[in-house]
Amino acid sequence: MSTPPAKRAPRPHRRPKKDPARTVAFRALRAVDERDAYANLILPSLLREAEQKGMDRRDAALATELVYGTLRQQGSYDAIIAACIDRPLREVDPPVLDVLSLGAHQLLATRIPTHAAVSATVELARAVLGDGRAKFVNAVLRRISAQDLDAWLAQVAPPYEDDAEDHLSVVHSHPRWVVAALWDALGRWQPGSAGREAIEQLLAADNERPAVTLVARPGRISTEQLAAELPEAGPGRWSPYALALAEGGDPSGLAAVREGAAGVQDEGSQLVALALANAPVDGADRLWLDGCAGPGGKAALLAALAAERGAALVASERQPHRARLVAKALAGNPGPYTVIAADGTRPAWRPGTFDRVLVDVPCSGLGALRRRPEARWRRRPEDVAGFGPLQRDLLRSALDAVRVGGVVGYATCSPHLAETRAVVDDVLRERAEELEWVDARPLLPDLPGLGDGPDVQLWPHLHGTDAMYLALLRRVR
Ligand SMILES: C[S@@+](CC[C@H](N)C(=O)[O-])C[C@H]1O[C@@H](n2cnc3c(N)ncnc32)[C@H](O)[C@@H]1O
Repeated sequence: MSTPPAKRAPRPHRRPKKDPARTVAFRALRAVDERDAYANLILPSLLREAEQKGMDRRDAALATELVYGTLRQQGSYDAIIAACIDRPLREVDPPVLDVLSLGAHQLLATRIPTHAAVSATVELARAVLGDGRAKFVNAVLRRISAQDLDAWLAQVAPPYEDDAEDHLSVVHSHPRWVVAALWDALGRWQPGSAGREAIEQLLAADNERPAVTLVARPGRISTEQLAAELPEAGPGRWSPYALALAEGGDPSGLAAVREGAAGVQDEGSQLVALALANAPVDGADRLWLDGCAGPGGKAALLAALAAERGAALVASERQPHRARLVAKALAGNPGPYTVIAADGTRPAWRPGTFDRVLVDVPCSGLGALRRRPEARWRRRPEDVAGFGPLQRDLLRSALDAVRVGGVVGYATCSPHLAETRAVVDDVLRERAEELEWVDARPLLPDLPGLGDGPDVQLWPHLHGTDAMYLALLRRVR
């Protein structure tokens, strides 16, 4: 009697290994791509969700690195991936491209060993894209792993001498039009020293992880008191109210932050508020206005500085939900303040009401690419022109709102010349007899490379801040 052949046990259905870091990173990239989500909002919410299911801190840190790193270097990775496939990049499905970019980042910019980066990313591809596309991902990642990032960039970027902007665009992962705009602005502010080295430093700084800085709001907590609560933090570079957190530091659990005595704020923003507060005004100094206040970072510092002088702040913001954020940021301020939801171009106050006015206008955000890495890919050149009329109207309204002898600060977090000096020059031309420049440079700490003034442009590579712009104008008539 022959024994029947042993039945092979059915193969278990293959379940992808749990990899919460790469899964969260993929979901974040998809949300940024598909729904125009902001990485700095969607990622924390996905991380919270994953942490509730047991994701540990190391995986959370890896997910964060993967999302921000991939978004920053997307331009370089696109060029490298394009060189590894035999069809145009635009024909690759976006989810496949996201997985490939995540893999490219691990292979070219992290210490994850090659075999681990490839196998974990292929595993992710299998789970989220299916077996067929996972094979394609595997093949492309193996090609990418053949050389390091520098070798790839040397291969895929056109020579600098042939086309400097194209070269910089690929090597430093910025759209070409952004490279051109930043270079123009550098040339205006750093005449004579805005050559290749300067633009490369600026583009490289845009791709760095910014330090997290805190502001100790005067009258609520001193910088020393805040430092005592954060022994691992160091002093800021420029602002007397700033503390720089050690890398990876998370201030959200700090009582001073929860209570609003301190907040997370780039030093550039702190300097804008400080310069406006320190600008000389003739006569009384009782009532200040922040005309574009949401979400309230500068308003909170201005309100604290106003309180120290016995002045009050009116914080105005068009969007009601952002006005609510301003109210939250100002809660607990030691001096008087009012928050209103109003269109700054149709002011609810009589002309000449305020002693100091800040308009930190809506802009392209090209000065804050370190924080919002996806913005460079989302913005279009025509967006810049689109902001122009509103920026001019908000500046005109601010100039109406300030009294004779008072000062207006016009600020942007973009160094694009069309959003900075061009706006101020246009409005100055209309109202030449009413206005005079206030030199902003002496109102700031001794920062290098501020140019000839009277307005100032801060830079990530020179000052470690966002690229904030500030012009100060006094009403003389
Ligand atoms: C660059 S943000 C201001 C950031 C703020 N100063 C801070 O430091 O937190 C510009 C703000 O202007 C607001 N805004 C846009 N149009 C406005 C208008 N017509 N009147 C008043 N605010 C407006 C936007 O909603 C946005 O909150």
